[in-house]
Amino acid sequence: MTTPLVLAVPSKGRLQENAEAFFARAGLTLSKPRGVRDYRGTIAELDNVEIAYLSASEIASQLARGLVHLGVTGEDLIRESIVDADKRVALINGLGFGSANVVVAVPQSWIDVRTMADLDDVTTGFRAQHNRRMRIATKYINLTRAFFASHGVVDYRIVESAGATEGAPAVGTAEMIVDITTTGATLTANGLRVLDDGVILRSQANLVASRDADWSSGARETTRIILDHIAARARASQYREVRTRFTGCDTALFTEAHDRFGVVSPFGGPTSSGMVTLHCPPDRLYALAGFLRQHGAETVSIASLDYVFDRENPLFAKLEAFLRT
Ligand SMILES: Nc1ncnc2c1ncn2[C@@H]1O[C@H](COP(=O)(O)OP(=O)(O)OP(=O)(O)O)[C@@H](O)[C@H]1O
Ligand SMILES: O=P(O)(O)OC[C@H]1O[C@H](OP(=O)(O)OP(=O)(O)O)[C@H](O)[C@@H]1O
Ligand SMILES: [Mg+2]
Repeated sequence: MTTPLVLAVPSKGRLQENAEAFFARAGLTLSKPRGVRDYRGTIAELDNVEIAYLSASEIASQLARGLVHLGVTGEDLIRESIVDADKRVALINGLGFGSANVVVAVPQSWIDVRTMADLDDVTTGFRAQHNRRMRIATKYINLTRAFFASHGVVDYRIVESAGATEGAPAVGTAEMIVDITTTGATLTANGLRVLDDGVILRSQANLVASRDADWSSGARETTRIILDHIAARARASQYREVRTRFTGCDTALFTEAHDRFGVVSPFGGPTSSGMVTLHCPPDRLYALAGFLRQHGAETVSIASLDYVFDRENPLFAKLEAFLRT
């Protein structure tokens, strides 16, 4: 038997359920044959895949070291924990969940500090006045350094924080913070405010591939199949299927529908009897149905799509291009 493809999936927290649901929608069922406490699993529909259940941060480090082929984790963890991330891993696809921003936040009472430029003045003044540098509490050390350097801010010191980072200014272990936020509730509750240009990274969960994993032909083929499922599902969810038949349905009308409603026609133009199948973005459906009826359609039916398999697989193409370079 060839060595399996290893796919790392978050073992807990907010990313876990979302990841499972994401693969299920793509027609891939993650299962733990030896029970929920097991940290190894399989994909019911595919042979030769091993699921490794790990913490989101461990997934980033295993991807960097080539210990897993693919992983689901936050872009924040990838960018923070992997030096030269774009060389070591490829972000194949944003998954539409786990969205959060890594931000610079200061006490709300600092009314004059709105931007990184303001912060630059304040940090310099602080150092002159107190004879020490301003402290930033964070676990995003590398992201913080790079971002502050890009804004020319140098008079600060990082205090590494493992948890409850937002509490640091109130308890006096730091003057400000860099942390991840979604709703902003935790920042507000701790009397903090994000700088106007203080968003370091807009993160979401990604499907990530490792360069240094053992990319045997078997592992590639299994990945192609997984990415084919995901791409087909993604394509399907961007459109609804619209079907109608009417004699006035000609090429000119087609072009107009395409231009006005973002419609695509995967199976070509109308048949000789005017039968047509279109794919239309969900938010343009009603307008398109109106347009078609105006031009003579008696009936327009609209249905959801589960999968749309195209010959091209943009996700697998991305992986192949990455592994070639
Ligand atoms: N509001 C949020 N706060 C923190 N992380 C979030 C949020 N929303 C999405 N995420 C994403 O989830 C990832 C992991 O967060 P999660 O809290 O689930 O695990 P963890 O922080 O690694 O584990 P633990 O919190 O138990 O230490 C983050 O790095 C980020 O990519
Ligand atoms: O902007 P908000 O919606 O308020 O969310 C942000 C908070 O959520 C996360 O904490 P988490 O719940 O993961 O606990 P942790 O600090 O133990 O990781 C994160 O570390 C922030 O503290
Ligand atoms: Mg957390």
